[in-house]
Amino acid sequence: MSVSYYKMAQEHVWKGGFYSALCVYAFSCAQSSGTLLTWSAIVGVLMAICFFQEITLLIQRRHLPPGRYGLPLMGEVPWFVIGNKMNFGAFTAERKKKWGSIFHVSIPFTATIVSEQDDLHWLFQMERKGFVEAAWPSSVAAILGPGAIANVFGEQHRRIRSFFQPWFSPAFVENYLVVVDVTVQEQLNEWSALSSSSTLSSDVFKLFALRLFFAASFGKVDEQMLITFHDNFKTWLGGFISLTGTVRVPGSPFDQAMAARDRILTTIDQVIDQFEKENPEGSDRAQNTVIGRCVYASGEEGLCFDRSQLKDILLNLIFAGHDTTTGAMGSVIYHLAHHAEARAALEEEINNFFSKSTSLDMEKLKSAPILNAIIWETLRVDPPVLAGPRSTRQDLVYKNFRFPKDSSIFYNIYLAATDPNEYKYRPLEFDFRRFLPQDHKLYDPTIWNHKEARDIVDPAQGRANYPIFGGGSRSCLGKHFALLELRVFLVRLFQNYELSVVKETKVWLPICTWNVEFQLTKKTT
Ligand code: HEM
Repeated sequence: MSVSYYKMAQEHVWKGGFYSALCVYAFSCAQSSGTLLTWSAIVGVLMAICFFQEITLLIQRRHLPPGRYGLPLMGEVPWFVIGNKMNFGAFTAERKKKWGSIFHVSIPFTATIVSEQDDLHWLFQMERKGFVEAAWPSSVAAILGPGAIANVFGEQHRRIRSFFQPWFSPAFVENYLVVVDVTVQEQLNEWSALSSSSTLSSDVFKLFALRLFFAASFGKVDEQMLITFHDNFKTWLGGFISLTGTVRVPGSPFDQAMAARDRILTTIDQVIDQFEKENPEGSDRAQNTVIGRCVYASGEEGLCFDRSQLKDILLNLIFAGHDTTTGAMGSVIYHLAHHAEARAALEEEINNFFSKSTSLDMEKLKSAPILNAIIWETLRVDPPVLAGPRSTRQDLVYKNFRFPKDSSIFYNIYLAATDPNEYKYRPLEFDFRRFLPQDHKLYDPTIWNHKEARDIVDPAQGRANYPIFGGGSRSCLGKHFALLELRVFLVRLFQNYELSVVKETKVWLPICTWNVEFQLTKKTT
């Protein structure tokens, strides 16, 4: 019997004992008072049922992952919302400490969390073999839509991925460098002008990330359309946390998200119509942009998107392509505002590596050690996506736990990326030096030369000990594009501007980030 199973049994026995005590009390009341007899008998019967259910649950749960079910209907929501203030990291870390690396949570749907490198590795392997599949909670699946990449499976999913892969491959992403650089420089200039009269909030990153995504993958940016997307995607994202499931209670976040989805699809429809009108098949933008490739996909790779699937795919791409990078920008700004030594080292490296007046070099961006270590470390301590959802397609057994068919499993990115077995030195703290090359002058072998702590973890490999961009057959399509955006953003920001952060708030869900209020001032030299 594993220790965690023993703890789970203890909980049931404790609860059973509590119910029994209430039963005894109810029956003693019944004996001593004639008027209370009926009520006491009812309470006694109810307690007996609870006790029986608890014992049945205990028997049924033999070999299932441990954890608590919490209250009827609400599960552990009160603990999560009130006790942990929606802090997903602390909530799951507490449970991991109690139950071990595999445990279930009920917030309010019940899912098993797997949280260590070998668990994630196992899950990704099972996915490759087709034994588990992606499965978002039904409310998220509904707002994404049936045609979204996240909601298609098997052969169709594989085809869609290989259709898009070339446009986001490391080699191809280099083609986006110039447009990203120009967009970043214009944006920073605009922000610094606005900053002279008021502070800016993280909200500006959302519009910025949308602009970057459209400039690179659609080849054109329509400002009015961007604002429409910005406003509607904000409401849409609110539907990720739905306490009413897929029930459209008027005014609930899910109801509002579904309404925002309709508006987003209408705008996407207009974007497609406009694109087709301006760019006939065979034209330059039809052949050389992501949208062109989607619109004229017919027949390629056995794919032929009808309009409704095309809209769901574009909605999925626009969401994935901007909300995560929005989160990463807020977090990196926060960490650099709070770690003066990291910021000074970054500024020095930028001055030595990159010229203000010439265009940026992709190889230098990829190899600048401090720049990259800061990005990797920000994403490690504040992973924008906290967990990835899966469901078993057949009964599975792992580490002596049973996962019946259709079990919901979430791989916990945050716990895996802060696991003290992998990151021995201050795993919860931001310290970019852990990802520096060993011959770097800021690399201190007396701290970082734990074999386990550094030699094994190479963020660029994207293994299960650094699952920030997911893993298995659903690993992030836009990873290299996202890294490009963050690298250019930081270089141009610290080359030309002074940054001051005046306020910050941590946000855990649906995207993990720091909401910051900040000011930018143009450097004089
Ligand atoms: C810092 C930025 C980003 C982070 C941390 C991130 C993270 C992730 C993660 C963890 C997954 C896996 C989800 C799962 O296991 O189900 C994922 C999938 C995905 N990402 Fe990203 N992402 C980022 C940026 C982007 C960008 C910029 C794009 C598009 C241009 C993008 C497109 C996608 C797509 C399409 C998928 C779904 C793949 C599939 O279902 O097959 N991501 N991302």
